[in-house]
Amino acid sequence: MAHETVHARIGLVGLGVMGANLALNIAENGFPIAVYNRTGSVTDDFMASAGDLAPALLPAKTPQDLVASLQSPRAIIIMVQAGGPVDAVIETLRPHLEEGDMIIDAGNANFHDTRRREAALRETGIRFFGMGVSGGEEGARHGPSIMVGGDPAAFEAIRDIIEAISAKFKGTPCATHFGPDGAGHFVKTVHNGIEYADMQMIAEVYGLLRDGQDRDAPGIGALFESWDKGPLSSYLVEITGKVLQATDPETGRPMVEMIVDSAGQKGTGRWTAIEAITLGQSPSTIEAAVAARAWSAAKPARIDGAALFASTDAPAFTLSDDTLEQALLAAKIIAYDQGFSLLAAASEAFDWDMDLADCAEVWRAGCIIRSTMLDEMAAAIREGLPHGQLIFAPRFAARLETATTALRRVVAEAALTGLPVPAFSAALAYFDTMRQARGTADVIQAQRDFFGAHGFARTDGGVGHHGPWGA
Ligand SMILES: NC(=O)C1=CN([C@@H]2O[C@H](COP(=O)(O)OP(=O)(O)OC[C@H]3O[C@@H](n4cnc5c(N)ncnc54)[C@H](OP(=O)(O)O)[C@@H]3O)[C@@H](O)[C@H]2O)C=CC1
Ligand SMILES: O=C(CO)[C@H](O)[C@H](O)COP(=O)(O)O
Repeated sequence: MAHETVHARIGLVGLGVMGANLALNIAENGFPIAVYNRTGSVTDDFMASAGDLAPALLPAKTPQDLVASLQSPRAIIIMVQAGGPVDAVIETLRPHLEEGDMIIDAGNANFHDTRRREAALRETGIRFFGMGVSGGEEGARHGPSIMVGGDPAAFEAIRDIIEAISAKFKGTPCATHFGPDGAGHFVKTVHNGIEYADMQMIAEVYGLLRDGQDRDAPGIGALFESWDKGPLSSYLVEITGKVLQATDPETGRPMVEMIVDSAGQKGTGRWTAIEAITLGQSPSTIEAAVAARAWSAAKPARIDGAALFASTDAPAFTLSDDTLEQALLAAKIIAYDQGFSLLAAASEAFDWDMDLADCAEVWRAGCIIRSTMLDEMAAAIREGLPHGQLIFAPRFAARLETATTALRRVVAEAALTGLPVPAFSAALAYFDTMRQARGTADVIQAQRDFFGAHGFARTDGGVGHHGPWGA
């Protein structure tokens, strides 16, 4: 049934996992919301399960009905898969919208698409927002972290809704406007890149304990549970504790042992790495995590490799749990350092004038990478980062001095044991590079000049010099 006479404050298209929960969150916060889903039966099922919130939800049968249900200026959230589906939904809505109306893409879009859509819709007078939402199903329902990009003045029209539905950190909404066009989606993309790195590092600890010390999943899970009470306290450490202690109801074995070890990826980690390289950055921990997911997919090759290159004399992994905890702490700080550096580079390249402390703060609650460390990271950024890098911030540099000793021991022993730790190794290599006043790029410059006459700067002054290679 259409709702031409009832006007909802906001609309939402896409009642999948995230959209359905976001709609319920919006309704629960007192904002009547019109909802539409391409497959009508999904809307019917959604309404049937909405319970007490049903009166605040206006189901629409068509995009036109949805638009007609909204008060003006209209604001419509799109929560569908990234890419073509977003463009398809925009096309179904556009003919029914007027100048001043707003479309808010709340999915995980590539920020280049967001910039393109924002520019195209601006021509028609429609304000387009790219809004990153993090927190999974639970977050969408009860308070996600929200990263917004788009026209700041237009954002004021929906700010009350966005802040109301967001997670709160000590009463402060985890919902921030980061800049125009793709800024919000870029912050969400880097959030996911850090998420990839953090997940990979946690998985590496699991692998060292499982394969290097023959420990069972529930025992490792209990260790993560205990770490969640210390400096590593974070959502990902918390859920890893739970995941590893879960039992498969069908076999009675640890659930994780019944899961094929090939990781999926929808693109945000890869986008982070690609964009970083384009911007002259290299967040090696994130790159390593993306690579590790890709390698994990090569299951048949790994099975053959295990037989072909079987270790016969690999020593055991002997390091203590405390050493591993410190190593994870060090690697995690380094991953954030790389993420923040990337955000700073993008902000400069795209004129977003982004406040990095705002990024740390918006991630303090609701999102997948929330952790107790983020509040301190925000404080460190506000104090000013030497060279723009978190690892040089006094409160983190002191911690890294001891924690990287543990990281070094873990990487070294993992290598001798033959156990892969790509993200840990990447973190350590980056750290060691950043504490080397004289690096080895002098020889690279010499090689470039030798084969391509590219020139080099001399240590005693001047640029554009050439070496005596032909002599
Ligand atoms: N799941 C998560 O933890 C998180 C997901 N995200 C992002 O949120 C977005 C939605 O994810 P999620 O809710 O998990 O996805 P789901 O697969 O649960 O739902 C997808 C929704 O998109 C709709 N849809 C797909 N293609 C089209 C199309 N061409 N035209 C119209 N509607 C379409 C589907 O409609 P239909 O029922 O008709 O198929 C459905 O409502 C994605 O961008 C995702 O990356 C962001 C944060 C966390
Ligand atoms: O955005 C998210 C969490 O923040 C989504 O869960 C996303 O799907 C995670 O990425 P991937 O599917 O590539 O692991």
